[in-house]
Parts: sequence; structure tokens; C-alpha cells
Amino acid sequence: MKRILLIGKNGQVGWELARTLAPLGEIIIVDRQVVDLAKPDSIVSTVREIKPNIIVNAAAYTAVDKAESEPDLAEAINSIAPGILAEEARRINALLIHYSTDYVFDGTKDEPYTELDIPNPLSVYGKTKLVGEQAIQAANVPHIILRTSWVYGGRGNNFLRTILRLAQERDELKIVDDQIGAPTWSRMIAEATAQILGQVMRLNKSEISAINELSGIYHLTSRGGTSWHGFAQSILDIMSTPIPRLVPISTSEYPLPAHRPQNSVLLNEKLERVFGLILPEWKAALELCLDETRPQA
Ligand SMILES: NC(=O)C1=CN([C@@H]2O[C@H](COP(=O)(O)OP(=O)(O)OC[C@H]3O[C@@H](n4cnc5c(N)ncnc54)[C@H](OP(=O)(O)O)[C@@H]3O)[C@@H](O)[C@H]2O)C=CC1
Ligand SMILES: Cc1cn([C@H]2C[C@H](O)[C@@H](COP(=O)(O)OP(=O)(O)O[C@H]3O[C@@H](C)C(=O)[C@@H](O)[C@H]3O)O2)c(=O)[nH]c1=O
Ligand SMILES: [Mg+2]
Repeated sequence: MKRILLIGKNGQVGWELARTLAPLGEIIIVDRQVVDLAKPDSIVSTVREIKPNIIVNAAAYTAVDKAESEPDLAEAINSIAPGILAEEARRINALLIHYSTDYVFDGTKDEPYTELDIPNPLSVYGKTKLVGEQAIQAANVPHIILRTSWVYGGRGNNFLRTILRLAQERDELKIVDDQIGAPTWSRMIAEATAQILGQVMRLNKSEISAINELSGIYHLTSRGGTSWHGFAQSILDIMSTPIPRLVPISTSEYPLPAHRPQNSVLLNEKLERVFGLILPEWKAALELCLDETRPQA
């Protein structure tokens, strides 16, 4: 039986992974008390003690605006820690699964981004996540980096929960409509990750080189795209919430510390070609997610 170390117990994606990875092996799930990604010693000692076959890192510094004033902490968690994890994984020949973001791109492309497009992050968060990707890729370790976007779900800090909360408090919300991306349900990310891992684990020893060939970056998002305004409108429509009124605004009317890409839709063609996986269209997934919040008859 394979041993899987899951870092990020209480995050949106980590919480779902704790469930979807369950049938794949013995999962050791750790929170920040055990592995603090800002403390390299805790990373090294935990990996050496547990000796996992697979490491899944779902923890990150995800406060996009706060990162602008805490670049050192964001760098420690998002850039340096993934490199340490990769080095420790290499020592024990473990596979590393890691997540990254659409915010590695500058958003100036007017078509969906592929894995071959050159990143050019606009924010500290995006920069630190890009350096984390590069550290893993430089470590000569089997790895799968899954770039996702606009993650939401029933738990944690996310745009869906912010809008549902604000809908109770205000009768008008101003929401930017000139940033386009793909809202992606944390559940779908975790389900797809389990499918990928299941496929990789079924490769036998003679196919070990295949694992190295599979190593790399994969875009993993819902299909289609919308603006934050479109996302918010769909949330309210699906929940049949007549108030608040949503007013579309431009990014310049909603100044924030971090710059965000205008277009960060990611093409998932590689994920489909290599693993045969296709996530649902963003609105279909949103309906499935919101269905769970309705009381059962
Ligand atoms: N959220 C999004 O919209 C997107 C996320 N991603 C990426 O997906 C991955 C998962 O994100 P998501 O589930 O949304 O993250 P969340 O923001 O929901 O959770 C982040 C997790 O990281 C943990 N964490 C933060 N700092 C540390 C630390 N120093 N040591 C250990 N753990 C720490 C948090 O722990 P604690 O609970 O203790 O605070 C929390 O469990 C990340 O790599 C993120 O960059 C990519 C695109 C979009
Ligand atoms: C709450 C609110 C937000 N907005 C805008 C601000 C911003 O441009 C956009 C999204 O705001 P948020 O802060 O919720 O989302 P943000 O933190 O930018 O979300 C990002 O998080 C990181 C971790 C990622 O990796 C990205 O993929 C992305 O999901 O919506 C409004 O226009 N009106 C509002 O009332
Ligand atoms: Mg935010």
C-alpha cells in the first residue's frame, strides 16, 4: 500500500483531497501545526519521518492582496517551501503533486493560456507561485503541477462565500466585469487529482520512465469562462436571490493592492490528452456545488 502525505488539511482543496484520495492508500494528513511551510525544518523532519511514496502539497499563501505587503512570508511558503519539498521527495524517490495558479500570467493574451505560454505574473502572489513551480521543475523529481483558477467551494475563503455573505448585508454590490477567468470548484480539483494519481499509481515498474515523461505542468480548471461579475450573477441566480443588485464596474473602479490578470482562462487540452480528464463547464459545476447547500427535502 502506498503512503500519501497530504499537506494543507484545512484548505479548500486540501479538505476535499482528504476525502477523494482516501481510496488510494494510507493518507497522512497534516496541518500547519505539523508542517509549517515557513519553517523548512518542519518540512524536512516530517518527510523523513513519514517516508511517503507520494506528497500532495495543497497548502499555500493565498491572500493575494496581503502578499503585496508580506512578500517575504509569501516567498517562504510559495517559492522556497516547494523547492524543499521537491528536494526531499527526490531523496526518497517520491512523486510530488503541487498546485499553482492562473495568476502566473499577465492576462494580456486574448485566448486561453496553454502550458507553453510564458508566465509574467503581475502580483507578489503570482510571482511567488511561479518561482515555486520553477523550483519543483529544477529538482529532477517526478512531479505533477496543476494550475487551477478562481477556486470556490462550501468551505474556506472564497468569492462564492464572500458574495453569499455580502448578499445578506447589502442591497447593491459593485463587481468587476473586465477580469475573465474560470471559477473552479475545489471538489472537482480534488476528484481530478485522485484520478490522475490513480492513473500514475497503476504504472508498473517497467513504466517508471513514463512517470518522468508525465512530469510537468497541467492546466486544471472548469471549462469556459466568465467575469467576477458574471460569476456573482450566476451565484445569485442559482440561489434565486433577487437582492442585491449587481453593478458591473471596471477594475480601475475597485482599486486593490495586487494587480490581477484581465484574461486568465486556461486551456485544459493537455490534461484531456494525457489523462483523459475534462472538468465540467463552470456554471454546471457551480450548480452542483450550490445544490449541496440546499436543505434536503
Ligand atoms: N484559492 C484560489 O482561488 C486558488 C488557489 N490556487 C492554489 O491551489 C492550492 C490550494 O489553494 P486553496 O485550497 O484555495 O487554499 P486555501 O487558501 O483554502 O488554504 C490554504 C491552506 O494553506 C495552509 N497554509 C498557509 N500557510 C501555511 C504554512 N505556513 N504552513 C502550512 N500550511 C499553510 C492554510 O493553513 P491554515 O488553515 O492553518 O491557515 C490552509 O490550509 C494553492 O497552491 C493555491 O495557490 C490556485 C488557483 C486559485
Ligand atoms: C468582494 C468583491 C470583489 N471584487 C473583485 C476584486 C477582484 O478583482 C475580484 C476577485 O476578488 P477576490 O479577492 O475574491 O479574489 P482573488 O483573491 O483575486 O482570487 C484569486 O485567489 C488566488 C489565490 C488565485 O490563485 C486566483 O486564481 C484567484 O482565485 O473581484 C469586486 O469587484 N467586488 C466585490 O464586492
Ligand atoms: Mg482574495
